[in-house]
Amino acid sequence: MAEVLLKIDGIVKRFGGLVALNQVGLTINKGEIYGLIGPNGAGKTTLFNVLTGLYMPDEGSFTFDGTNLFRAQPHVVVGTGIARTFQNIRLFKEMTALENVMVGRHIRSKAGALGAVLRDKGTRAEEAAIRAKAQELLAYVGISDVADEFAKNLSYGHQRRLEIARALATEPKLLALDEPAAGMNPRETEELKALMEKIRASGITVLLIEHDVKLMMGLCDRIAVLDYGKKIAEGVPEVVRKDPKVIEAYLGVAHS
Ligand SMILES: Nc1ncnc2c1ncn2[C@@H]1O[C@H](COP(=O)(O)OP(=O)(O)OP(=O)(O)O)[C@@H](O)[C@H]1O
Repeated sequence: MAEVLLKIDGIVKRFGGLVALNQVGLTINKGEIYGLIGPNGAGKTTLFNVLTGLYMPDEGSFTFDGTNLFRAQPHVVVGTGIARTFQNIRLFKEMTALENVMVGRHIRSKAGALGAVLRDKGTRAEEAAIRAKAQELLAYVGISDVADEFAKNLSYGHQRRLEIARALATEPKLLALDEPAAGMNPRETEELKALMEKIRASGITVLLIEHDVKLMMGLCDRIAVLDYGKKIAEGVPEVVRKDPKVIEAYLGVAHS
């Protein structure tokens, strides 16, 4: 039996009169790559924002690894083990690649603000460990050669990898990636696919939003399809791709 990592039920998110998420429920099992697809405006990013504490859902339930995260704040969500990247890359542009990852790592460090000011022996040792771990993560995502470059000077593909390294620095159980292949060329997309498979093989569960349906079909263990805020299908890729409701949503047939 698959072990459930994340479970939401009956999630509703409204923006004024617009119901962006309408009674959405899904479960993500430990160790799977779970994809979220759907036409523009279907509610994918809104769901990500709910799952990472950026948006407070209006109704429903949300548990993660046995912890109730319904309406939890983002830092609580990260602390419980969910890390994410953003559709629009959000790096600290004036910091180096290495520093960006070190920031992500600080959430797991023990030395508090006082330690950082006093810079005592314990804090210095911890800083060195954080630096070493950050270097390791840059190597892991394949960009250690640009460790000392400012984030703003990195190529698009490298920036996306850096975001993933920074998210991994928080030691997540679930890594949520919002359109990581957007703007990538076919070679970069292939490399990204290999990276995601490597991440999953290391024991981290992956949740993915992507418009590249071909990539999703070849990568995901299971896929959920959102349309107008509702989950219209969920299952293994071969079944989802043949589902008439999914075909209709993608072909843009008028809704009754
Ligand atoms: N902060 C907000 N305020 C008001 N409406 C919002 C807000 N965020 C999202 N929406 C609306 O909620 C709906 C779902 O948007 P969302 O960005 O989640 O869709 P999406 O599936 O991620 O789309 P895309 O593929 O284009 O990124 C849209 O109608 C959008 O305009």
